[in-house]
Amino acid sequence: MESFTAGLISLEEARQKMLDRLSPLNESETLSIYSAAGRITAAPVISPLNVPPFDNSAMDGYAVRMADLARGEALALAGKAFAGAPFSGEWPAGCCIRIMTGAPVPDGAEAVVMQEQTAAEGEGIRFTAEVSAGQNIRRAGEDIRQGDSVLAAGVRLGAAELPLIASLGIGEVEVVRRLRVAIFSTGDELQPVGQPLAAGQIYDTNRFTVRLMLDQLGCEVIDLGIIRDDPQALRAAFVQADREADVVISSGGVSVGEADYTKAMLDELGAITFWKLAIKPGKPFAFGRLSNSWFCGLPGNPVSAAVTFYQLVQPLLAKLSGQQHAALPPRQRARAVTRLKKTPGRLDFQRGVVSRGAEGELQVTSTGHQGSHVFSSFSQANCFIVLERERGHVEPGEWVEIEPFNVLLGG
Ligand SMILES: Nc1nc2c(c(=O)[nH]1)N[C@H]1C(S)=C(S)[C@@H](COP(=O)(O)OP(=O)(O)OC[C@H]3O[C@@H](n4cnc5c(N)ncnc54)[C@H](O)[C@@H]3O)O[C@H]1N2
Ligand code: MOO
Repeated sequence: MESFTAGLISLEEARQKMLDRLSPLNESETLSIYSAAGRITAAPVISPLNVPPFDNSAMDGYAVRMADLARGEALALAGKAFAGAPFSGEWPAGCCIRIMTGAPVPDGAEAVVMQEQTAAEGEGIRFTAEVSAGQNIRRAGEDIRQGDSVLAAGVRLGAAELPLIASLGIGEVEVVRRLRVAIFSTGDELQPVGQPLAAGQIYDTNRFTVRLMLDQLGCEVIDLGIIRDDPQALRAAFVQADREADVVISSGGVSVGEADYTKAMLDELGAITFWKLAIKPGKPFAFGRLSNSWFCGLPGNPVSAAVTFYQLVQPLLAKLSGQQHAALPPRQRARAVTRLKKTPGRLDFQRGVVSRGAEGELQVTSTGHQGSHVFSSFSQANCFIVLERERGHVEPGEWVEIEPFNVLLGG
């Protein structure tokens, strides 16, 4: 291991140190289900109904009683049942009822025979296949019973959850209040998009990356803009951010250069929990506590800022907002197609393209140059190639771990 990576803490240790310190917000609000996408449930959702609410047909066909089928003769039609218009009338022995999918099953019906297993015979219907009792009947409450908890607290509401709530006739849901997150970029070289660049200047991309990810996570963003490399200005930004937010996220100035003041500010205005991780990119990431808020200092290099937000800040925000399930997709094994350059010492998050190989196995290709300034590597990639801390170069054909991108990175 390189000597200058020896004292760095591991990603797991860093995550654990962060998560151990924080507890979820316990403030909630009630929202219409139409405005609750992306939010986290603050309490279990209890079903007020049985689903389905009544026994109904799974097929277009004929509702029958088993005794009427026993003689093997065609059955006359006693009437019809539609979804929304149940059968009402007499059902004499030796008859069946025409029934459509979703229609309430008439009282006494023991099975529904799908249309394709019947034939017209004179005025009646003949059944051409074996019928078993109960077939094609969807029973009341077989999906959800009245009083069941259909969603636990801590569930992120999306297209799998909100329609479920709607199907129960529930119009409002109790969710955790949005996290307030203050963000700013630091650096004299930074210009906002839309301004011309003078010599030595670059555009501020990190604030935009962080903002987009926070929007997708349903956070309320307090954007303090670009802060110059000046301790006074930086102190003012820290104080305002801490006053207004639950979490403060800066980018840049966390390394050891002469204009890198972020860590000193954290030391002065709060308490540092850790600084410098054995990950690449993202080594100088800093985490700590201010008077009122949690602080995350992202490194200035754009890939480093995105990787540390994704790998460290995202789980922190998930825990604060009470989210129960993991924020990151599980890792999988894939075969490297291309050579991957790697120096032992830090866990490496290279950007890759994962696909299915000829024999069905996952295979992964590097996006090329892995410098922490090469942001285009993200737009080409669909996963991280996660290379263990002690590993050296990877030759084509070797197995590696990949972590598919989640929705924050377009996965
Ligand atoms: N002597 C050492 N130098 C550096 C080390 C080290 O361990 N020893 N670590 C390197 C690593 S790794 C990283 S990552 C960077 C982190 O530096 P800072 O967080 O202090 O960031 P800056 O110096 O302010 O900027 C680094 C780089 O990124 C550009 N940048 C900054 N902010 C933005 C932004 N909002 N949008 C786009 N680009 C940004 C900046 O211009 C620099 O090029 O330190 C290494 N150095
Ligand atoms: O950690 Mo830096 O983020 O390697 O470029």
